[in-house]
Amino acid sequence: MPGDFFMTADTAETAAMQARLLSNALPYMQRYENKTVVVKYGGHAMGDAALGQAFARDIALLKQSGVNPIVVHGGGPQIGAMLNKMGIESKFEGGLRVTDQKTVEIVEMVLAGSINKEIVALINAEGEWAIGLCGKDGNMVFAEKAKKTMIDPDSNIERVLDLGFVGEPVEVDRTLLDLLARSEMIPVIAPVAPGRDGHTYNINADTFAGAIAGALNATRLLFLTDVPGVMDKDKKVLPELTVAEAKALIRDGTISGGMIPKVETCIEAIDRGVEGVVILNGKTPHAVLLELFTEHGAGTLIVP
Ligand SMILES: Nc1ncnc2c1ncn2[C@@H]1O[C@H](COP(=O)(O)OP(=O)(O)O)[C@@H](O)[C@H]1O
Ligand SMILES: CC(=O)N[C@@H](CCC(=O)OP(=O)(O)O)C(=O)O
Repeated sequence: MPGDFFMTADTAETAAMQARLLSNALPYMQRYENKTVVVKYGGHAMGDAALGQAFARDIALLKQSGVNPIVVHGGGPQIGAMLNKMGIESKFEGGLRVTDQKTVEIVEMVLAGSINKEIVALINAEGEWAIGLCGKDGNMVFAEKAKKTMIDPDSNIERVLDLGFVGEPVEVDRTLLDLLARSEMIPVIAPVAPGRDGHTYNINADTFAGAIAGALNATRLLFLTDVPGVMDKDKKVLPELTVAEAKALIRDGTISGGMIPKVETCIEAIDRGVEGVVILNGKTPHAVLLELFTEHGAGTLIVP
């Protein structure tokens, strides 16, 4: 059976941090009791072993505090490394990986295989029961080929992007996740899903996490990445952004690359009724606990 988080402290420093957190955290823990918190664990936020263990410990503590945590993970850099090993070049358009048949096979292998199982093992090592899934399991998510367009910055003409087997989640069935919420299990989900056309689709992990959070009416959606939040032109973190301000930053190019789908997802998630979306630095140890269980959150909070 799942163990006791507080018995897993392996250093005096960790124990002291736990005691400090606990004394202040109780009101916050109560706020999230029985609430769904979706945590998107980005490939860039996956640092060294100690950081991975701190992340797993946070997820375990959420479950032990009566929260319903759901992990959706990415793995962009790890897919890139595997493609590179196989002599395939990574190509991105608008922050999304151009995905041909061979690439989607590798994407599924890396995301739903090695990374997914690594995260499951880390959480299990904290005494919890994690279960690794992707959109295919339990008919959880169905995707359609992504229909993306881009404004060419030189000509200002809108261009349709053909990204191959890049998908957008169009159906989310919450049956399996509802079942798991009532159990000891913590779902860890890879952003791969089938289409009704029989193909397998590669879905940006941020988009996938937003769809899951929206379907479950999650209380919080946290994006763990490798920067402290959304930054302005002078690289200063913006503690809070309205939807309109975020759209303007995308339009003027301040927000670029992988931050585009992330912020677009935040906006969609808010539209679907997710109460709060935060982009924060997963490289800060215990970022999840610090965000949820302390007075001062971290990163950029996106509000309507
Ligand atoms: N305005 C911005 N503020 C913060 N990060 C930005 C901004 N514009 C682009 N980025 C880039 O977005 C990256 C985060 O997106 P991404 O690489 O997809 O992360 P993840 O793998 O965590 O999903 C940052 O590392 C940064 O280089
Ligand atoms: C369509 C698309 O771009 N899919 C992503 C899926 C992984 C992901 O999103 O990982 P991060 O969260 O670490 O960026 C990719 O192939 O890289």
